Parts: sequence; C-alpha cells; structure tokens
Amino acid sequence: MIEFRNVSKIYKGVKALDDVSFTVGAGSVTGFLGPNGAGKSTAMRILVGLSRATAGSATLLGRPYAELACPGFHVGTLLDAGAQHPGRTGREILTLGAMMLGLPKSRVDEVLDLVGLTGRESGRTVSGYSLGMRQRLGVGHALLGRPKVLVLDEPVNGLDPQGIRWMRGLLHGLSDSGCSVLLSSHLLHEVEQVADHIVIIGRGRILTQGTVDELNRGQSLEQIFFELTANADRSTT
Ligand SMILES: Nc1ncnc2c1ncn2[C@@H]1O[C@H](COP(=O)(O)OP(=O)(O)OP(=O)(O)O)[C@@H](O)[C@H]1O
Repeated sequence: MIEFRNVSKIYKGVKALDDVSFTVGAGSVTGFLGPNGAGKSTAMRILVGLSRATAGSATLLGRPYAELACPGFHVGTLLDAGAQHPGRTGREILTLGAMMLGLPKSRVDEVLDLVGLTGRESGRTVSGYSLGMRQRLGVGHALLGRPKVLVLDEPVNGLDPQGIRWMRGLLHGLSDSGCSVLLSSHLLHEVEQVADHIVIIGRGRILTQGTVDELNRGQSLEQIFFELTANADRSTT
C-alpha cells in the first residue's frame, strides 16, 4: 500500500507538487501520468525518501520510507535506469545488491533469468548497455528482495517490443501476487493495458484519478489526458 496525503513540494519558489493525495492499494498497478515537469518524479522521490515534502506525508506499507526496517525487502525502486555504475557488470551490480540484503548468489541468477539478461550480457559492463538493457537491470535490482511495493519511473522507455510485452507480463504477475505498483510513463497506450488505476497530474496538481473503467467513459486514455492537461495549462496561463 502506498499513500500520498496532501503532499506539497516547493523548490525555490517552484511549486512542484500541490496538495497531492492518492493511494495505491495491494494488487494494484497504478499508472502515474502527466506531461514533462508535472511532478511525477518529485512525488516518487519523496515517497522513497530521496526528497523531503514541504507539507503532507507519503507512506509505504503505513510508514515513511525512512522508518521501514530493511526497506529492500519491502520496496523496490527504479527511478533512473541511467544511474547504475557504468564500470560494473550487470551481474556485479545485482550481486552487490543481493549482498546488501543478505541474499544468496542464486537469487542473482534467478533475477537475471526473470529480467531476460543472458549470461553474456550480464558479464558486460553497464557502459556498453542499451537503455532497454539498463531498464531490465534496474527492474531486476528492484525485484531482488521480492518486495511488495514497487515504484517504477518510466521503466518501459527504451524497451523493444519483446521487452514491452515482457514488462506487461511482469506487471500483471506482480499485481496478481498482491504487490502495489506505482508506474510512471508517457506511453499512454501501454499504461492502459497494464494499469487498473490511473492518476493524472499536471503542474503539480492531481487532475483526475480513478479506475481505468471509471475514467474511460467512451473516451480513450489519450483523449482524457490531452483534455485535462490542456485545461490545466489554460487555467495557469
Ligand atoms: N531539484 C530541483 N530543483 C528545482 N526544481 C526542480 C527540481 N526537481 C524538479 N524540479 C521542478 O519540479 C517540477 C516537477 O518536476 P518533475 O521532475 O517531478 O516532473 P516529471 O513529471 O517527473 O517530469 P518528466 O516527465 O519530464 O520526467 C518541474 O517544474 C521541475 O523543473
């Protein structure tokens, strides 16, 4: 369970988040959508303790991230696939992650298999990885401790069609097993296929939220998105 309660964030005069409230329940994949600069990454960073809210609270499993004992067993995060150490191999990165969590090396092989990185690929340094390979590695890192909550910032970017299909299956499997997944993406059609709930944010404010069925009353997600974000732009100009 993820809960944002009246979260606001001001960066030196820029209101990045304005009274944001929503929840992601167990077994839900919630698509977190919004134009560039809407506040998605800021909200996710606050959720996992990388940034402090100016007001309000963000909790995972009922607690702020900093208060979770062994957070790697509860929460998996992928905020920036490009942030992995370029000089380490994929296998080394996962091995270090597994060691931090006290997991056996066999978990590294399981995860490599799960994310579809071959033995040859996992032995190469990350500097030679494509974006799609970095995304797979980042998702693998997030899944190491079999967490019940996943916070994934644009994990589909750079994936090839097979990768996109794989990600779809992975997300469905995670929700079936009771995980709470917060997923940001600009790929509206893809989100429509994997998410059961949608939150659309614009200029730091929640524009709408609900189940896919509640929002899709005869309109595609794309139509709803463009209508709401255009209105948000108009109301702030
Ligand atoms: N460290 C920072 N200092 C100042 N302003 C920031 C900082 N981080 C983000 N912002 C501002 O906060 C707002 C929200 O940015 P954020 O990165 O959360 O948006 P986003 O929805 O994730 O965008 P994108 O889809 O482009 O990733 C933007 O106006 C951005 O310029």
